[in-house]
Amino acid sequence: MSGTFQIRGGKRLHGEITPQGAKNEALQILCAVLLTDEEVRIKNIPDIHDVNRLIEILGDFGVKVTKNGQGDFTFKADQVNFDYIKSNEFKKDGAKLRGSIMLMGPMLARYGEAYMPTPGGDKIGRRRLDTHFQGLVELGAEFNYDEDEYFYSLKAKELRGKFILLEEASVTGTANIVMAAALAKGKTRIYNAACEPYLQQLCKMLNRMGANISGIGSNLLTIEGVDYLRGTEHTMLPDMVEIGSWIGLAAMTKSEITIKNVNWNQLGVIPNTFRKLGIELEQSNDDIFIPAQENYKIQKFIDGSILTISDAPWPGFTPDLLSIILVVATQAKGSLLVHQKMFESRLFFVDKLIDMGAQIILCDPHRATVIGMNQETPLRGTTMVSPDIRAGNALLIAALSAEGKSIIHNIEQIDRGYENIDGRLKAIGADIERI
Ligand SMILES: CC(=O)N[C@H]1[C@@H](OP(=O)(O)OP(=O)(O)OC[C@H]2O[C@@H](n3ccc(=O)[nH]c3=O)[C@H](O)[C@@H]2O)O[C@H](CO)[C@@H](O)[C@@H]1O
Ligand SMILES: C=C(OP(=O)(O)O)C(=O)O
Repeated sequence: MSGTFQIRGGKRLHGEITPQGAKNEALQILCAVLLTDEEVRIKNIPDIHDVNRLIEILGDFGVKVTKNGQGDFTFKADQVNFDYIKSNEFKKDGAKLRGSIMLMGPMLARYGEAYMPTPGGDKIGRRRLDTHFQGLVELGAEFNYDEDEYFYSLKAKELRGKFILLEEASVTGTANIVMAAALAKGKTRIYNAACEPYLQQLCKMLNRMGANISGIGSNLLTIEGVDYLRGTEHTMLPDMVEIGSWIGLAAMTKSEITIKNVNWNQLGVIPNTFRKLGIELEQSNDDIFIPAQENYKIQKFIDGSILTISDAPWPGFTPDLLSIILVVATQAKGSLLVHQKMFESRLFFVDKLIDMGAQIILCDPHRATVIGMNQETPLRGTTMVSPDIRAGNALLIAALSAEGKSIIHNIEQIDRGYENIDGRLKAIGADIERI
């Protein structure tokens, strides 16, 4: 366990927040630098653990990494070192995050071989990789899994485009296959492709590098393979999960917060999903203004039944914000069913909220019913351990709204995804210390 936050809750916050660059976009984009021997300059890279680890892996793999300024790096993969990729060191490094799996597609396409330990990331239920490997095998790769070492390898003399129907619209799986197909011979079509904004960003960047990808934003991508990709520049979108977290924080703590430059057009159903909880938020140019609200009332379905908020592949509601929705509902007026369809172990953190006084019934590992307390009885501060990145942030929001002192251990989980979270919270008036 590493790192602890001490929080004295119950304070109203006030001010402006600028969201960090998107974690899950950064992980895709950083892997794509392997696709060219020319320089790729990337801006608005968030300074968070997962991303920094991936940058270190690229450096250890031999990619030249130059820091131009805060969040601004240039990468040049003109020489790489496969000794590292086959080493025990990489078996440890690659296993520390989920995003490292997306090194496989580019490695395979560019060098004809790819290796990867079972990746890490959140422990939120089974996280299979079948879609990734099915796609890469269909393009012509030979697949091997060393069960003793938990080590995957792929080899291909040549990748050949074809029609691929994905079993599920996996985000990182689609990214992997798109990157491999960009340098394959001939035409690849990927149906049931994930189409979230970060994947769109990846495809647009690949096109700027000389790839030929159409159907961007839809679930049918067509990729005409090319022989060579060149360097480019790319800027990350703001992190939509972080934006949702700030909305939730504002509501729970009755605070007035403005979230700057959110790229509203890329937020999909996120703003309206928070509005369904009764949270007022206004679009002002490209900012979101959340006024201080004494309380907020959960809507019902048109037939009067209890509202359900569930996750779905984009353009559905992202599973990464359901923990935030859940915590915010604990202080709303009314009831909500939270249905986490994608991950099967992501709701267990509700026990901590129950300890804090929240009214929640965990129906099964996928569903929790929340009976909101209408800000009449505040949560009570307590000591807790952050189980995963988003639950960790949900507990942080709970602690900031709670009466009294809270201690959150294992904040390494929060630091994986949120840049300087304590510094930014302090700047808007929160009482939080890293101890
Ligand atoms: C590094 C990264 O980018 N991580 C994100 C990425 O993970 P990742 O790419 O690992 O997630 P996947 O999209 O592969 O799938 C997530 C889960 O949903 C299930 N599934 C997926 C698609 C589908 O149509 N049906 C279905 O049931 C999968 O079996 C899996 O359990 O996308 C997830 C889903 O948005 C996010 O939670 C993660 O934050
Ligand atoms: C599940 C997440 O991350 P990862 O896929 O990196 O574990 C997340 O960002 O919420």
